[in-house]
Amino acid sequence: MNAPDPLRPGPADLPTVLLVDDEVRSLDAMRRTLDEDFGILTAESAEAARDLLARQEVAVILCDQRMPGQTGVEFLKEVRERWPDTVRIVISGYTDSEDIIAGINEAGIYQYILKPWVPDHLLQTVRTAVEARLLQQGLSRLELDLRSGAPLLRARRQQRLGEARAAFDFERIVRAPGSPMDGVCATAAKLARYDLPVLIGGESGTGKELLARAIHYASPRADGPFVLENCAAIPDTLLESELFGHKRGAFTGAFEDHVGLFQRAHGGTVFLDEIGETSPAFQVKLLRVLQEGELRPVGSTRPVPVDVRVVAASHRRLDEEVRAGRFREDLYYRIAGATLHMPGLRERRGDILPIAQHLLALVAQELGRPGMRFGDGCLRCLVSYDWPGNIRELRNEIARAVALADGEMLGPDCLSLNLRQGRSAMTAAAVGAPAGLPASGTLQERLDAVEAMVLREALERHRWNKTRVASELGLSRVGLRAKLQRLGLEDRS
Ligand SMILES: Nc1ncnc2c1ncn2[C@@H]1O[C@H](COP(=O)(O)OP(=O)(O)OP(=O)(O)O)[C@@H](O)[C@H]1O
Repeated sequence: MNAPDPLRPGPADLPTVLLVDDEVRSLDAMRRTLDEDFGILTAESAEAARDLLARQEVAVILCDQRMPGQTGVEFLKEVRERWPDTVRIVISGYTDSEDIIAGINEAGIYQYILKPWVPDHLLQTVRTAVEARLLQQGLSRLELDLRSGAPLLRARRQQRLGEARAAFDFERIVRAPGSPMDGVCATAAKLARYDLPVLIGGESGTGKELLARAIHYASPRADGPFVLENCAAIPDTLLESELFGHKRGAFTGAFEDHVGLFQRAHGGTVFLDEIGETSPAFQVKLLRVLQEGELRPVGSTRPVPVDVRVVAASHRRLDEEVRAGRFREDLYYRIAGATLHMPGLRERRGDILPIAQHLLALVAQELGRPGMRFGDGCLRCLVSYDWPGNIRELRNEIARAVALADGEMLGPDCLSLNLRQGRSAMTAAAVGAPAGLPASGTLQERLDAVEAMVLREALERHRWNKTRVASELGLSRVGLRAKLQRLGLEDRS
């Protein structure tokens, strides 16, 4: 998490909002909710807030009730005396509401917001507070519209939406003319227009997230949020609180109320990546939320309505997982309103070159090595390799080659051994492996055995250094740990 910069000035033509909270995480969450519409200042203590108020005009203060030394209401009383023009809002947990009500008049509090706050509601409250302040100053509606920055905001929002739409357009999914991806994109573009849940299948690194984003930005929800969760990356218990939020004290370590991802995605799209890795217990909870259109944060009895479109993805065949009893059938039919399949890179070899050229330009720019190009030998290796890690592996390989290259021409010598020898890491592991491949079993069981073998081989080679293994295999550390757990590989770290 980036620490908020306390003196990051808002654009001069937007009203300024000062956020005061000793919890950096909460400050960050509020800042992210408001900083498109307002100039934001943050303070981690009443003292820091006083300094800022003395230096700069502030339209609205949002202050947490629980702060060390002085309560939010006490601080706002002081603010009222010294800076009476500010609109004062206090944020509190349910248990503090009596103290706040007692101090509401003295501190001239415009509104108090109960935790967990909902982003849309917080934003709306601050917008109304800014308008109230301008009206108090006797401005006409037109002046009010201008001073609250509304036209500028509308223009900025339109511009940002336009940029996101252009960046994630189906046409920007790089492919060769006549690629199997043409059909996938054409179907996805049609589905995008309707509020159907979409399930995207395909191996890791084939571009499922890219496709999910393109669906969102081509949908009527495009100006709502797109939020993403990798269900394989965090344990089940945390996943529930990540997605649906929690109340303070709901479990050990829940020091603050937390707004879940579904609430943050209200009006937009939630992308649930690797949904096949979730436990049956979590699947029941998710199903309930999708069926009822409302959720209960962990530790809360109050239902919260949510309006999201779900796009889910899995590298597994979820219909087969259902047949094997590992994925709930009722949830499958909820999320698989329509299904799309991303072909692996080796099933669309024609795409390898255009994607490689595209990635080389990106990577060369990122690494500050303009003018890099592929030599013929290098291109031959790229097209004849099987790419088990798909486009993510291709990107890693290109980044490595650019970093290793002495000149601007990438020759085969810049590529890893597997590529030069034209065999995938999977084949390489199998070649060097002792008799380990099962001769019988379901496809999934055999794939698991191969996966376990590849992981074990890489772990041994890197002496169980998981950071290196994850990096080599194009996985995150958490993703790697989840795989090791699932496959029952001994954890020696
Ligand atoms: N057609 C494409 N053109 C250019 N870049 C692509 C293309 N498809 C995927 N990528 C890039 O490849 C990387 C992997 O793609 P993405 O994360 O969408 O794959 P994924 O299938 O969701 O993988 P995982 O299941 O492991 O999360 C990303 O950096 C993405 O931008």
